[in-house]
Amino acid sequence: MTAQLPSPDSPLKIGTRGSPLALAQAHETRTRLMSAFELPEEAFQVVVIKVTGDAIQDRPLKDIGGKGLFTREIEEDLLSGKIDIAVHSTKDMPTVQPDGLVLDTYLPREDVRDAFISPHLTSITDLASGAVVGTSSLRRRAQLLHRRPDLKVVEFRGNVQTRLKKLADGVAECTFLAAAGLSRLGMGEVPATPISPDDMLPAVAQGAIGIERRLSDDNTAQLLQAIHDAPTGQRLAAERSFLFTLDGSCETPIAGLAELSGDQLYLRGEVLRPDGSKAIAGDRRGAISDGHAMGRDLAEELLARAGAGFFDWHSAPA
Ligand SMILES: NCc1[nH]cc(CCC(=O)O)c1CC(=O)O
Repeated sequence: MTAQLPSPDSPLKIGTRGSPLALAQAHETRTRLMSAFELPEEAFQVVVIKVTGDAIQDRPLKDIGGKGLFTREIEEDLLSGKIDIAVHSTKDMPTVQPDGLVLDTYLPREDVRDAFISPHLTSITDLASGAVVGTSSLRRRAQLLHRRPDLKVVEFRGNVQTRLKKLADGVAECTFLAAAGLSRLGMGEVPATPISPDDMLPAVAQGAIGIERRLSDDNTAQLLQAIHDAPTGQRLAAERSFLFTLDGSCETPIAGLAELSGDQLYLRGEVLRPDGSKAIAGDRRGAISDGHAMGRDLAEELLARAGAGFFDWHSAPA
């Protein structure tokens, strides 16, 4: 069976959020589909969808409902057929998709690392005692406080430009962004130093663009096969299985990274108390084909070591 190709008269509709990063990712997806099938740009239509998460910028994500905030409207349009595929930062996606949808196409993964952003410093170790750092990520916050309990963390939402302005205004000494986001936005001029995963383990699926489609849409599934990157899929299977078993939300500081070497997969994971007072890390090595089981197994180990109440915001009574 050969897939029926989209055309200018019947374009494939690519749904995305309207943020600059989301648009860059949708355009990258279109470019890859164009070259895979030697199709003109007009055979694809990028459809921008407004989502609740982008409309509310002044409150921490955990206070406005977290889960699904950036995806619900897009998934509704996918289910109703207004769009044919949805392009996402996989790191922002829940591990389970709504009935009728699947997320199983991944573009080749970008740099997985977090980057340290500061106009005058290059590393966490440069920060003076008590320095103020800006981040809205609970994972980064917990990881930073675990290493440096002296630091003060302030909420830092908004796009890259807003954050750089806050740094320039002296609101914080530094902030943190995924290196992948910066490179997709072509922001080489931002003063960023990548951080080794040994020092700050990235979020599960960081740097990976994922494409969601309707489960029943076999034609689109065939088209997407042409741009799917199998090694990225293998790494994400292990990482997302780890996240699924942890049953984490964006309120739980969780990090995870799978790397491939030959036919082996090396998975590292970490869970932290939100205040950084405790971190529990572990790893697994095994055959790539066992990635899913390794993710579950590592998560079970960390949960057992963490014990009940580990993720609670407030520490136990003294
Ligand atoms: N949570 C926001 C988000 N979602 C994806 C990326 C970056 C791109 C990626 O990791 O794929 C970012 C920004 C950031 O963490 O700095």
